[in-house]
Amino acid sequence: MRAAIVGSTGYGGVELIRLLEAHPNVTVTSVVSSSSAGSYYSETFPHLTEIVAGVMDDVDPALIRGKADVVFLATPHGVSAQLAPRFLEAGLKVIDLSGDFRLKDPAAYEAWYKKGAADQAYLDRAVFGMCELFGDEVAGADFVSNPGCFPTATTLGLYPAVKAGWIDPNSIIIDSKTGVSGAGRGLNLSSHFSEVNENLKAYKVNQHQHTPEIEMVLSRAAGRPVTTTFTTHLVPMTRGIMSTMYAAVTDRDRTTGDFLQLYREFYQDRRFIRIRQAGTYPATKEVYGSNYCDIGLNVDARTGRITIISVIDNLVKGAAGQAIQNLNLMMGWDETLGLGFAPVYP
Ligand SMILES: NC(=O)C1=CN([C@@H]2O[C@H](COP(=O)(O)OP(=O)(O)OC[C@H]3O[C@@H](n4cnc5c(N)ncnc54)[C@H](OP(=O)(O)O)[C@@H]3O)[C@@H](O)[C@H]2O)C=CC1
Ligand SMILES: CC(=O)N[C@@H](CCC(=O)OP(=O)(O)O)C(=O)O
Repeated sequence: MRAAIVGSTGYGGVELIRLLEAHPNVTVTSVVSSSSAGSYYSETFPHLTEIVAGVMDDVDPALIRGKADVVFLATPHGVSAQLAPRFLEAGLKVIDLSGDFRLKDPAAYEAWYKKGAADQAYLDRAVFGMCELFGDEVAGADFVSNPGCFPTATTLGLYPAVKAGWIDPNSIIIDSKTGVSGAGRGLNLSSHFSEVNENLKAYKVNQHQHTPEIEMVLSRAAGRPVTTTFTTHLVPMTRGIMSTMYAAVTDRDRTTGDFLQLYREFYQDRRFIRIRQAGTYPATKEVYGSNYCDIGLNVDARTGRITIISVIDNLVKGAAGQAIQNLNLMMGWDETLGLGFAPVYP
């Protein structure tokens, strides 16, 4: 299959190119740039010298349709809303990494993203591709909206317990930390070295655009509307997300062992979800550069609350890796194709 990457000079785009190099069924035939068309990709990314040859293409759906069958949009919010319909109408399959097609209610999108929403017909057409939860819906789709990085770590960590009714969904508090690459490659004040180094900072408190996406998934698990408190923190590392989640257990007789068994059964045969042994908790470095989501948990009988810890690499399971997993599901291939590599450690 031939693939094009739009937004190829960004972090999500360059990670897609790295991962697709190892995919047995996909060849990247077009790297696309709105700002550097005509120049060599390896000039922007010298680490890909002799790996990605050739110059970048302009954002031209008709030209790209001649070179590719699927396009990944690793473009900012607002840009994808404009580009996805053009690529779909040109006859390409589209996998969008932005938040533009995840929420199906345009009013909710506009309230949280502070931008105009995409056309309702395309919002309805885009399948929300949270692979381990709703992967069945992705099979055969031509347009997939890839989930956000925080919603991936967070909802994979909460879904089995909410679905089973073992925690009170409206008691959930989510405390998330992210590395700086989550903010993209563009320069901005809050992500430059001296602002981030030796610093720990909460941001977008009660205003983060991933809140409604997390609530959308949890509401589906609970079968009723769920609201949650979600706080993000920037930490001085490049990659990685850790979501630490707290909730009230509904039956105080249920133990850590009971929850671990529930999670193991829920995710059995799901290669990219690893449930830790009792008493051990995942660290971001243990999934670095990989498509894994690792989950550990503990029930505190004293308080009747559970603590759930979930980690991912924001650029792999939180972006490019899950996007490729979605392509595998769209095409009816084994979902692990091209993604079976171990984390980089240390
Ligand atoms: N970084 C992360 O961890 C994650 C990112 N995402 C989402 O993925 C998307 C990409 O993120 P990321 O790679 O970090 O962002 P970057 O800022 O690193 O890259 C975005 C790229 O989009 C391209 N672009 C900008 N404007 C336009 C335009 N008008 N038309 C076409 N291309 C444009 C630019 O490339 P050029 O100038 O070459 O066209 C730019 O390099 C975003 O929507 C982001 O929210 C999702 C999950 C995790
Ligand atoms: C550090 C940092 O700023 N991270 C970004 C991650 C969001 C992102 O990447 O956007 P998506 O909605 O497409 O997932 C943020 O918190 O907004």
